Amino acid sequence: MNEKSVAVEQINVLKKKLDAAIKSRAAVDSDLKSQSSLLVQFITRLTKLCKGIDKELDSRLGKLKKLLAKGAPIADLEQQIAFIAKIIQNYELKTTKEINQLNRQCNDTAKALLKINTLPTAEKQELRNILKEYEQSKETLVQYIPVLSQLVKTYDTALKLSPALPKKGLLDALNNGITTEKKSNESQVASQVVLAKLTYVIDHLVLPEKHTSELLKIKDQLTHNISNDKLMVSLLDLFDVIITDLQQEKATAESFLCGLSETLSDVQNAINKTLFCNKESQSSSQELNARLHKQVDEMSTVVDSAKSISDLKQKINQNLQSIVKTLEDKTNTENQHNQQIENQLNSMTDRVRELEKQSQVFEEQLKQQKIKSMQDALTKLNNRAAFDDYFSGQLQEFHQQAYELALVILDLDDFKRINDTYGHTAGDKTLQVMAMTLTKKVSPGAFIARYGGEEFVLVYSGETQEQLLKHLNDLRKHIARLPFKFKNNKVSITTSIGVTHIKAQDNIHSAFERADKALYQAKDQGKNRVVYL
Ligand SMILES: Nc1nc2c(ncn2[C@@H]2O[C@H](COP(=O)(O)OP(=O)(O)OP(=O)(O)O)[C@@H](O)[C@H]2O)c(=O)[nH]1
Repeated sequence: MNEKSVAVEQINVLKKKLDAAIKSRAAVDSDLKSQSSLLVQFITRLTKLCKGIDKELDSRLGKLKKLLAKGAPIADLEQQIAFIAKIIQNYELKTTKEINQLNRQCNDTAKALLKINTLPTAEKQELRNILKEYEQSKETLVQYIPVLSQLVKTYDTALKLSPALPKKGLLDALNNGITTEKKSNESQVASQVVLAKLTYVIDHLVLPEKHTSELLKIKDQLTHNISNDKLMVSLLDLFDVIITDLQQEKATAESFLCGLSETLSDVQNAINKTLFCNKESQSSSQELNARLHKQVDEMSTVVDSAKSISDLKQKINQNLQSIVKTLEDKTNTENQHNQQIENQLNSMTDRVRELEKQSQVFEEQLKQQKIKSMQDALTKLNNRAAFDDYFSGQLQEFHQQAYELALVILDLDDFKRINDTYGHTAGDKTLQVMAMTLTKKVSPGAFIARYGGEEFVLVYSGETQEQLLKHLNDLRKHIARLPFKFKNNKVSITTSIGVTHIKAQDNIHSAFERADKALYQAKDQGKNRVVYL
């Protein structure tokens, strides 16, 4: 091979290499173009997403997009990206701080709302769910929107149910000037508030036994989704019962006071008469005494003027007879007087006895009313007022000299399901059976009360944690085995129990809150269990 042919061959090889290099450069260019366009699209979307969060970020992203579009050198792109990374890092720090603060605020608000006694159990459960779910911070602020919405809703319910606050809630205020559809919702909510209040009033009304069936009938009507007209009728029925009772009570008090005033004036008359008789008898007695004195004096004159023994005998005899007569008169007058006094005394004693009887009846009525005001109408257990009274007394004793004082809250599980599936009457019967079971099974020294709804409270003295846990678990198991039967279905009802011992620094609220927290944990851990805190 000559030199020329070698050179031609080398040129051909170089040509091929050049062609290959041009092709791969074209491929790289096209890749770069498509990647740049992808990057531009990405930056465009990112810009839209971040728009408004931070002005500096908006402008830097805009610049980066322009540089990419015109194919600016990598060094320029790198500089912009470094700026953007810094802004994002600062924003992340700020957001983390805001998230922590929001988390704290949500927790505090939920806890504050939980303390409102009038809040329905369902709302309280929601709040507990919120507290549980938000124990750890969320990653973004957006995740807090549902919890904030729930808190506003619960706050609104609390406002509506609070007797001290105007009946218009926060949501109503926010919704001012809204459509008629919303207004009809508003009136529905208002009816529900009236229903809840009426049920509360009926539960806490202290009326004689004979009205119980009427009250329960009205309460039953209230539980069936009733129209506003029927609600008005129920309201009037309730007023009728209250007015009838007030009138009866007024009549009883009037008749007692009338009797009292009559007896008092009788007693006064009797005393006046006795005083008058006394004066009369005193003057007649004085008269008789004077007569006696005179007759005795006459005796000596008789002795002096007697002419013979027989004359003396005769005159003394006459004088003695008149003295005997005077003494007889005196005895008669005194007997009469004594008889009069005895009669007066007897009649006064009768009247006082009668009055005593009336006042005993009245006292008994007052006692019964006091008992009723401390008694739950449905279950006949102590009610919440009685619990407050008893527990504050126990706390006072505890603070004077500490001892094992424990508070237990027992709540029926899924009770709403019983009402919804088998009706409110079945629900009421369940509560009554539960009350009887507690009365039978709870240690004799413990205090039992229905706190409200399907919640019962027990107060134990002198029981250790171990003894309490054993006793409460036995009770829980016993309740779970009770053979309830509704509409031919065998139903098992379970309970969740929260228990705590009172500590030196406790007051009624902190103690109740801890027991309630224990109950919440029992519910949260799957119900049908006892949790000690
Ligand atoms: N029958 C009847 N039901 C009542 C009475 N008081 C409250 N309730 C009902 O008790 C139910 C309580 O329901 P929730 O607060 O949801 O509690 P729950 O269904 O037991 O759920 P958990 O407590 O989570 O197990 C509601 O449906 C109330 O209407 C009452 O005196 N009689």
